[in-house]
Amino acid sequence: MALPGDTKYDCIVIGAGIQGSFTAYHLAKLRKKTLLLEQFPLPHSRGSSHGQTRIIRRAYEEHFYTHMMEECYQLWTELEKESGAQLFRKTGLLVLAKAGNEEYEKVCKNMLENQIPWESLSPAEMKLRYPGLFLSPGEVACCDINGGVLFAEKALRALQMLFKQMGGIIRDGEKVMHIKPGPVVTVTTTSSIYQADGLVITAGPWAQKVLRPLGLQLPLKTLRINVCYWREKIPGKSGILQSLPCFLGFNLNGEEHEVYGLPSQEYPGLIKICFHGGNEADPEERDLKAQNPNIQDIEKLSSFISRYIPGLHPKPAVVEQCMYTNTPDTNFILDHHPLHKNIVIGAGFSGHGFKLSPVVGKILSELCIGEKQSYDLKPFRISRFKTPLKAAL
Ligand SMILES: Cc1cc2nc3c(=O)[nH]c(=O)nc-3n(C[C@H](O)[C@H](O)[C@H](O)COP(=O)(O)OP(=O)(O)OC[C@H]3O[C@@H](n4cnc5c(N)ncnc54)[C@H](O)[C@@H]3O)c2cc1C
Ligand SMILES: O=C(O)[C@@H]1CCCC=N1
Repeated sequence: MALPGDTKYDCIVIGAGIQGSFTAYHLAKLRKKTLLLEQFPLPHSRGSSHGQTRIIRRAYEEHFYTHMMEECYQLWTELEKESGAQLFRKTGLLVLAKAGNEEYEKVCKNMLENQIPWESLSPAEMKLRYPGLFLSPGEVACCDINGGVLFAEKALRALQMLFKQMGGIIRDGEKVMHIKPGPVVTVTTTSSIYQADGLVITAGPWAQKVLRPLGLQLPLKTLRINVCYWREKIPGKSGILQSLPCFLGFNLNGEEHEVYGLPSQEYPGLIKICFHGGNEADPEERDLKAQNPNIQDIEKLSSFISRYIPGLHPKPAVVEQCMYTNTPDTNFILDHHPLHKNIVIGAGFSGHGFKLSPVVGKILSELCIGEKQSYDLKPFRISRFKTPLKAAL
């Protein structure tokens, strides 16, 4: 095992998911000597950033996310140029809801106020554009015109490649076992010891496990998400495979949780439609069957599909797993450790962090090197929770 002091970095980032990889990329751009540590050999599918696709949209209830998305779109385009890879496909993002739904109204108001290109769609327009998708009377639809799909796996690969090209070091298959805070932080992994002036922790669903020994107990819940792919009953018949863009459904079919979908990409002939929620699970035990699950997500999805997209077979053809790490208000945590200012935390991305990762990485890199913040971080501070510090401290 290497001894402390063998290699000293400006910054160490723990976790090579999309948030850690974007943070490391920004730090390397700022010419900081940066080490990115990952517990699994890369690429892996045990966290939250794997898979081919994610939704990108400006259609948010909160102004601050819509505002952050302006720079995110620019940075995604920059990453496409630097890597030479196509990372975005514009499909539009349909938002579907019961008329009068509060979230839907807020999303429309936000897009209107921020001059986001969007349109409200009448039942007749919906029928014409999206045959195979059946809304009921009293249900409404609008479209965030520049919404679409991000190619997630390709984005991760591009970032990590560019990070290395800029002199960044990635050590994968090395789990962080211990962090010793101080003016210089010492990080011990399963095979080495490293030191740095600043540390960023972006450990996804493992955040609690990494932060607890540092005396920090954040109100995070880790959820197992079933990622479901659906086949047409009669191939080519419904037209849904050719026409359906990304969509987000609020409060449809009597559901409090959202249902969302993306066009066919991962598996030819299959469409990804998922429930924006899941049952609590430890990331280490994700593959065990949930005991007494609270949410019957797949049954709810089957019922949604039978009612709204009846051209699809109501049983999923493929089911995969992914993890959400939710905060109580579903806003992210982007902050310093309350006691150790050179330790920075990015956590609680609550199932909607991928599209925002270019700006999240920028914010975390600024926090790590003590640069002036580009964004108001009030919605993301740890102090919004009541008891973040363990009594032991
Ligand atoms: C099914 C699903 C659909 C989603 N859809 C969307 C969407 O459409 N649009 C959108 O914007 N967002 C979406 N999201 C959310 C988005 O994917 C996540 O917010 C994002 O991937 C979180 O990234 P992360 O880097 O925080 O976590 P992760 O990707 O989990 O990365 C954390 C990394 O830290 C590593 N790590 C943990 N502990 C240690 C340790 N001790 N030592 C070393 N390494 C460690 C882990 O192995 C992991 O690689 C979705 C998420 C899921 C699960
Ligand atoms: O973040 C997003 O856009 C998506 C849609 C809703 C569920 C999860 N992520």
